[in-house]
Amino acid sequence: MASVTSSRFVSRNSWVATGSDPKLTFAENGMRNELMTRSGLRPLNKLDLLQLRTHGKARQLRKASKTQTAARARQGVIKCESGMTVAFVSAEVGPWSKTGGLGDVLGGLPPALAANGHRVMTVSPRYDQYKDAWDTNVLVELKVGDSIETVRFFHCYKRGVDRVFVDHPIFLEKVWGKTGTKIYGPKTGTDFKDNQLRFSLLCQAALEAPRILNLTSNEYFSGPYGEEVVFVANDWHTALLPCYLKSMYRSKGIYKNAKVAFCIHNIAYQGRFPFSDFKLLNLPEEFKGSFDFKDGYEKPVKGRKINWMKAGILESDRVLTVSPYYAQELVSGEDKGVELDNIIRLTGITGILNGMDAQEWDPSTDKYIAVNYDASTVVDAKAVLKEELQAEVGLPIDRNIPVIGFIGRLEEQKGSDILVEAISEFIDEDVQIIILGTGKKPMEKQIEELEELYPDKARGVAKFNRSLAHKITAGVDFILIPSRFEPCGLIQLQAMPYGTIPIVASTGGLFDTVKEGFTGFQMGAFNVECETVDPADVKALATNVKRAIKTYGTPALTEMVQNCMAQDLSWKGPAKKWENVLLSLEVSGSEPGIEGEEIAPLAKENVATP
Ligand SMILES: Nc1ncnc2c1ncn2[C@@H]1O[C@H](COP(=O)(O)OP(=O)(O)O[C@H]2O[C@H](CO)[C@@H](O)[C@H](O)[C@H]2O)[C@@H](O)[C@H]1O
Ligand SMILES: OC[C@H]1O[C@H](O[C@H]2[C@H](O)[C@@H](O)[C@@H](O[C@H]3[C@H](O)[C@@H](O)[C@@H](O)O[C@@H]3CO)O[C@@H]2CO)[C@H](O)[C@@H](O)[C@@H]1O
Repeated sequence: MASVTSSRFVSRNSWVATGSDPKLTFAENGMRNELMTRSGLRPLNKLDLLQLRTHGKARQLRKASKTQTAARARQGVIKCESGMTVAFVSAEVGPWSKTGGLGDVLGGLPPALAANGHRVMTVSPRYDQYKDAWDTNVLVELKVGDSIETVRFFHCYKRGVDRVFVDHPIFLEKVWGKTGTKIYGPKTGTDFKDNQLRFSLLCQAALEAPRILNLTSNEYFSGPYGEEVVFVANDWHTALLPCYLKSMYRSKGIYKNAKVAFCIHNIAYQGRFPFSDFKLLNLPEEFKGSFDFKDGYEKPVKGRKINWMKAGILESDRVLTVSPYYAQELVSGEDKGVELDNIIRLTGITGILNGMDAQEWDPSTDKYIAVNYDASTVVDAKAVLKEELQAEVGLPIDRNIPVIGFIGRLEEQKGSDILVEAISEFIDEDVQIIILGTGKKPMEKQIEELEELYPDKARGVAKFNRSLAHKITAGVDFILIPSRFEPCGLIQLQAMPYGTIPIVASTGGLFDTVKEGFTGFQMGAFNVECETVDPADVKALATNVKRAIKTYGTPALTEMVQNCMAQDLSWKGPAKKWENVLLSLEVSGSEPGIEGEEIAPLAKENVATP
């Protein structure tokens, strides 16, 4: 039977202690009982005990007081005595929903934190009838705009992470069956009119989830997450979360110690709306100042506006972004900080480079490519994969011609328009180019026309096609990323393990991750002005493409291929940095995770098995 609650904690599990073994310490007995309860009363065997002792878990548990254990037992909460409790909130979570890199990050970072011994959930909309997520039968009523809406939670447990999906027609009715393309609006560049209500609902539901969902899927933690939570809000869609946390919960003594980290994946999208819309958000007047924003633009209305991202930045406890260089760019001035530079200078910002999904993007196991390879077989394998790719897109088959790829959302950010203008300046070289992307219709048209203009040299595919993205990444020699700005960029991270050399604009994470002459080519920074194509950028692009092509077949390129493939670009390193930042928020009960095998072998296993 479903339970409806607006603020009340609901737990249906009663926790029953099992018998104790006099040969074990109190802490070991506690752990034994917890494990038995969670594992369906499986008694601990010698191996389990040895693991507890040798890996220091028992030592940690000894620290736990009898009172704490008894209190948790009464609440039905079982929690390991280490790690943090983290809730990521986002409009996209891959692979369930993704329009680009935001979905990827929400897919990859949470499992990596879980593998370090933290209890981690993600909360995102249920845009579709995901076949692997089940109805929890837990309902809440939330005030959204003028009406009271009933929201349901769906859940699955994957790769050590509780994936929570917020179910409401406001998401499902619009996007159902077309998850990838209609998350924010009916088409690229057009937003759904009720996006503010949609994301207000998401933020409120996300604040309920840790308190009311009685999740028991994790071997090491079970019961509700409770209130000692670190929330990680992502981009403007989740900017109301810190505001609601303060106005609806902390004011009532709930989430007193919870903290919010706000991560900027792209400052270009801020959620600017008419000032009068503030009333839709159901926030007290005192928050108005944090939203208040004036710009010189007429969209969506002339003059004074509310700016969701501004409020997210100001009302959160910590602001992060996805690369150190982008963090610098954001405070460098109005153009790169997109008029929030002054606000970010006030709060400060930390840049942590993204990782990438090292299982999906691994040439030795990639299921989308015909030949798997590693650093010792890269040369032969890439020649075969290049021919397959040429055949698939209809270019002349020639394993000896250098091939350049481009993958990305077709928006001014990514510079596909600069690339299209530059092609004529380098296409007379011995080279082919393949472009894959979706986005703005005129830009899609631009890339599709390339086949007519350069039938033996260029192809543009206007599709969102995961399989082709993998085939391009593996089959081309160079991947071109001519972004006007790029907070981190995942394309170059995905390409390098395939021995595919990035040619990048020197911005954001592209500057941080591609080392000139060692792992790729830097083209210099491009003009961030999106209205026009700067002829200087067209020239720089063509010059650098020619420079890269000249290395084709030389030992210098062979060395770069090896340098690229030797790097660890997985989420492991970034997750450690995230862990340190989130720990510094000092939510009570937060402790470092345990590196190694100790705390979450199951999470690790799951990280390794998508
Ligand atoms: N047509 C297509 N077919 C198949 N797959 C496609 C595709 N077009 C794009 N993709 C995939 O979508 C992702 C795009 O990654 P980016 O880093 O370019 O993200 P994006 O700019 O969307 O995100 C923002 O957030 C991320 C995450 O923080 C930042 O890295 C980035 O700089 C910032 O702009 C990649 O996984 C790519 O393979
Ligand atoms: O993962 C890819 C990106 O997804 C998010 O960006 C979306 C953005 O947050 C939405 O608001 C919307 O942006 C549109 C914008 O609102 C509108 O005014 C107009 O400028 O067109 C924009 C594009 O349609 O869609 C974006 C995705 O296309 C996320 O915020 C980004 O960090 C990610 O890069």
